[in-house]
Amino acid sequence: MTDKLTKAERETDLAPLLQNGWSLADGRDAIAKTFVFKDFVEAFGFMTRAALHAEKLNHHPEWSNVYKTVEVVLTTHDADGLSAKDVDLAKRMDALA
Ligand SMILES: C[C@H](O)[C@H](O)[C@H]1CNC2=NC(N)=NC(=O)C2=N1
Repeated sequence: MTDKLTKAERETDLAPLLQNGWSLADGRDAIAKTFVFKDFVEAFGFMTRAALHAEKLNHHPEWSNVYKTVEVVLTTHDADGLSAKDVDLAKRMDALA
């Protein structure tokens, strides 16, 4: 079972993400971010690279793509909320974008 972020971890680990375009998702213990790219090819390339990280982590985003926009929601289903895996994947996505 994956552990949810502790209160202290939320303050230390989520804060930098929330300052970098991530936001708490409405009504869910999740974080969300909209990535906008130059075009569809750039957006899909991001998704392809991010998918490889998700597989490596065995931790997968809830995401959708319309043309050059990718909307991402991260939460840990096994924990029914945010865990360190979400923080890790969010950081990796920001590094890829
Ligand atoms: C069986 C498999 O390891 C689990 O279902 C993994 C797959 N990817 C996952 N991704 C996310 N976001 N949350 C999970 O709890 C999760 N669990």
